[in-house]
Amino acid sequence: MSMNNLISINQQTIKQALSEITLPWSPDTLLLDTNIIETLTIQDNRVHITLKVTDINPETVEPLRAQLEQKLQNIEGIVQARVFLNSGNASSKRLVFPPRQAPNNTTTVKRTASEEHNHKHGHKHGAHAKPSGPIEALKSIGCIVAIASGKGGVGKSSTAINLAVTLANMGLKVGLMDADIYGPSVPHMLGLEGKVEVIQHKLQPMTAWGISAMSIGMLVSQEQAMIWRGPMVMGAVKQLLSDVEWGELDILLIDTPPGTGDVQLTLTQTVQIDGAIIVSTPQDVALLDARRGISMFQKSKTPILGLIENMSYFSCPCCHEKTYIFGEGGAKAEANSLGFPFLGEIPLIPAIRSGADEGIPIVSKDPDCEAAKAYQDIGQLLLPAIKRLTSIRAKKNQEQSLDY
Ligand SMILES: Nc1ncnc2c1ncn2[C@@H]1O[C@H](COP(=O)(O)OP(=O)(O)OP(=O)(O)O)[C@@H](O)[C@H]1O
Repeated sequence: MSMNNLISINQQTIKQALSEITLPWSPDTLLLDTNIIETLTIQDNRVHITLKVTDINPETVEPLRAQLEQKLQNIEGIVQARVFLNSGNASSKRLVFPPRQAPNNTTTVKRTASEEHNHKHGHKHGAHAKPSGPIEALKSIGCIVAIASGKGGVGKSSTAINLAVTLANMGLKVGLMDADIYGPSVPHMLGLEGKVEVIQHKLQPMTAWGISAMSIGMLVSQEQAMIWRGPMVMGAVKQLLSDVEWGELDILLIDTPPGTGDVQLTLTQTVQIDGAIIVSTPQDVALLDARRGISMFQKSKTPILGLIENMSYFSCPCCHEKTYIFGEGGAKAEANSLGFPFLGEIPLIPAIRSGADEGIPIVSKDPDCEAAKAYQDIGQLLLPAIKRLTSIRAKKNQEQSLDY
């Protein structure tokens, strides 16, 4: 029996330990004299506290959250201490992801000197550090594939969702992680509402249309996420990766924010991304915006599985005639010249947008339509790559566990 089991932790012990903590924004006020602590639960010497932050900026509360966690961890006998923020301002009560900076007992997300230089000077494609070890929560995942784009609004999230549902319809177990911190659209596009369940300190993904999904948008309000700075963004992404109970998946798709920035940097440093799919529009290809997203993955030696051209042509709802408004074949030629596969073109059709607004992916809403067929073809093209990436990842995981 360990020493920890001999010490019984109760509410009194906790309150005693926290009795002198004051509010960082009001140093004369004792925390315990306020009603900021909303819940305090203790189970098998694991302590779980939620702080109510309805009217307070989460960035202001973050130092208090971190201080509490630290204080609790120092109490003899405590096995685990977690402190969450609860915004309580959404229609349903939602847990706010604690936007912690990378904890120092696991893989630390830190810029190397050259990345720091590149970041400060606006060149965000600096050399990438290798992820230092597999994250426990991701061990049962076949492969991880990022969906990326050089700029915003090209239909990256629509593509990620429809591809995820298509692969699930083909019989794969699919997870979709929305890492688009500043514009998480996955919950809305999947019609997901309500509270994320936390079981044994693990966030449970929500399910819709046959896939498991988790998004920063299910955990914090967009206004809150918008004000997060680099380290908080990095902490949030890291926790999306490590605190979610994904269970067994064949593939985890990650919807990344457009461009290149802290999220991409954190992702490539924290986990092994097995492949990337680039989404672009014909104009985006013409303006070479897509190349920015591509070069970042090339720098981190992430295989590019291919390019999907979205809104390639307008498909007339009456006669189905194709009109290539921005010219035909640009993305295919670009993919060829860069040396990776062209995966397919998705038409511009109103039903994709209306389906997204209703929370119904087009591949579920109208599985026989032209766009759904295009997604199905892309899914078929990707199957061999998914199989290949899965065996490469399994091999790497095995080598890494032998190293430990
Ligand atoms: N092929 C399409 N036909 C019609 N509408 C589309 C198509 N693809 C995407 N849209 C619509 O365009 C808008 C932007 O799409 P989406 O949010 O998927 O882009 P994004 O690249 O993820 O954007 P962001 O950079 O803001 O995350 C949405 O309203 C979506 O429904």
